Amino acid sequence: MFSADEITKHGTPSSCWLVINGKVYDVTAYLDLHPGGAAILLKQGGQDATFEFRKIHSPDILQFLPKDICLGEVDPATVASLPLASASNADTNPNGNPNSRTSTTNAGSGPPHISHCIALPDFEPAAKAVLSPNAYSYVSSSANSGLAHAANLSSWRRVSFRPRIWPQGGVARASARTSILGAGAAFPFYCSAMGQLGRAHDGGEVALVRALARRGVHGLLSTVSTQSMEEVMEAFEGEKRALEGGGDEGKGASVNEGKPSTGAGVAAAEELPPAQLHFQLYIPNDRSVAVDTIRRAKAAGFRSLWVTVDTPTIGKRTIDRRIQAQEALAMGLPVEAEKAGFGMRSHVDGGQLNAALTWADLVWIREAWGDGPVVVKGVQSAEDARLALAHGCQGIVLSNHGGRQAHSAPDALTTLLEIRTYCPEVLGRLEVLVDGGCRDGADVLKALCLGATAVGIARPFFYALGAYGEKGVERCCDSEYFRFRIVTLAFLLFWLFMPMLILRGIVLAEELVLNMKLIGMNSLDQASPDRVNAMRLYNEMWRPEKGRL
Ligand code: HEM
Ligand SMILES: Cc1cc2nc3c(=O)[nH]c(=O)nc-3n(C[C@H](O)[C@H](O)[C@H](O)COP(=O)(O)O)c2cc1C
Repeated sequence: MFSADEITKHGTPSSCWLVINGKVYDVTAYLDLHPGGAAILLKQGGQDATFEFRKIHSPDILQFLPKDICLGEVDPATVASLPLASASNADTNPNGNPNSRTSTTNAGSGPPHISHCIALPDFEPAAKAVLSPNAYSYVSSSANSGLAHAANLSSWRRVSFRPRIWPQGGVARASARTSILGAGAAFPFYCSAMGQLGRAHDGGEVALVRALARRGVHGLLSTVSTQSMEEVMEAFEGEKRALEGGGDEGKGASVNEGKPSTGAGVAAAEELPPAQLHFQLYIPNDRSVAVDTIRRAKAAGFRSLWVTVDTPTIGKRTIDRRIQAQEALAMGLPVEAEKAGFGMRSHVDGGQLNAALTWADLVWIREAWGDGPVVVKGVQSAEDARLALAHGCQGIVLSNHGGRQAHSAPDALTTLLEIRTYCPEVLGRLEVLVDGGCRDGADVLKALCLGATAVGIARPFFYALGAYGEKGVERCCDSEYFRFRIVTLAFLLFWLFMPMLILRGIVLAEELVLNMKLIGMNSLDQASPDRVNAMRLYNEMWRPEKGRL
């Protein structure tokens, strides 16, 4: 056992101890390995770092520390005198408003009023106003000079629609209902995996999934979440039960665009499918750790397992390294600042990311998961799409990890075109999800027309959560979904006779349904390649016959 007096003596690069959850860790040897940089650990040296740690990591991450660095426990008799590393000296926003995003009208230092967010890109400046530079850099950064992220953003602009008029059945009513990996889905978009949501908002992943449940939007939970998968799933299921009127009415009666719902708990006649959560897996070196994680995810009730394959190691996150170096310099640590330039090698050294995987590993991964869909996330070529099919996957995600991994990686739409051209059989037999740079519900339609099942969106949800908490996430998705499920019967009948209004909303859902109508579609079954002109992307697509040029 260690007294507080003893612990406070160890706050320097030559001896750095941290207290996390009542245990004392000697992280001196880990300083150079810590992917978040040495400076952030040194800032908490000799203190209780639990509060800051929880904003960024789940306790699961401690298993990647070398075994001998846990020294023992803090002496409970002295724990009260241990300095608490507070948000004011770590992952903190410069306004002294540490990741506190509950206020929507924070004059001067907060985000603009939520009503300013009309489109997804509006959430980024709102979040920038409240997130710490570290947290903002974590979410906004991409690999190297940012080419892959820029290509993602621009790819959607290079496909245009070919609208048709007066379709059979008209467009007074349009449904965006679909299915994702065998589960019904109210919309063909989902919130993609992001680690460390505790850096966006105190409520972390729990806050995100509650809002997704209320909006009927599927979500993908990251392995490197700040809260445990069980805790997140419990909150998600609890929210769904409340929506159905069976449980805690309080949450179900939350605010929708500033208007309280009736919270009456009456099920709709034509129920939209409830949201589902899927689990994203990074595979560590130790297979038993991976199998344990997979089994936990299965037992917790995640709908499918998505194995991320584009991350054998971490890409070069230039801006993050710059910030870590600045942070170390500001603390008078020039040696640590220089080391920050080398990036996050401990992911591999620490065994958190397995760089030795091959397609053969899918066998034990699928066995550990048992029944249910297995998806490979990060496919970037037609050849690998074909291999995923041959290895028994149920789905693939065409993704370059939001441009955060390989420099100049292909955008998902171009990979989709490659698959359409060189292995079209994949499209009928695998679910093809795409992500990267999609910032408009209308763009979701383009991917569907080209054969995708659904589109993943990541950064805007982090920004929305960061700036406005759950309300921001709801607004990102927004639709009348929530109201549609729990209104009173009389109110419901009113809506049924006003079908044009059923999917009125603000951001993704509105943009999607509105544009379905504008291009002459009343159901997603009508999404087909002749609805879009993708020639600009086709012209630049890789072709094997020209590959030697
Ligand atoms: C001592 C136990 C710790 C371990 C084993 C650990 C491990 C890691 C790992 C593996 C990562 C890579 C990203 C991820 O997988 O989530 C990471 C990133 C990071 N960690 Fe820690 N960490 C520890 C303590 C802390 C503490 C106390 C803080 C500060 C409060 C912190 C702040 C960060 C930050 C800011 C990042 C950068 C994330 C990024 O930009 O991607 N860590 N850490
Ligand atoms: C902050 C952040 C964290 C991410 N964390 C993960 C992760 O833990 N696992 C994963 O498979 N992908 C992760 N991704 C990648 C996203 O799931 C997704 O592929 C990509 O970001 C989509 O592009 P977009 O952000 O432009 O919408 C992350 C992306 C961001 C921006």
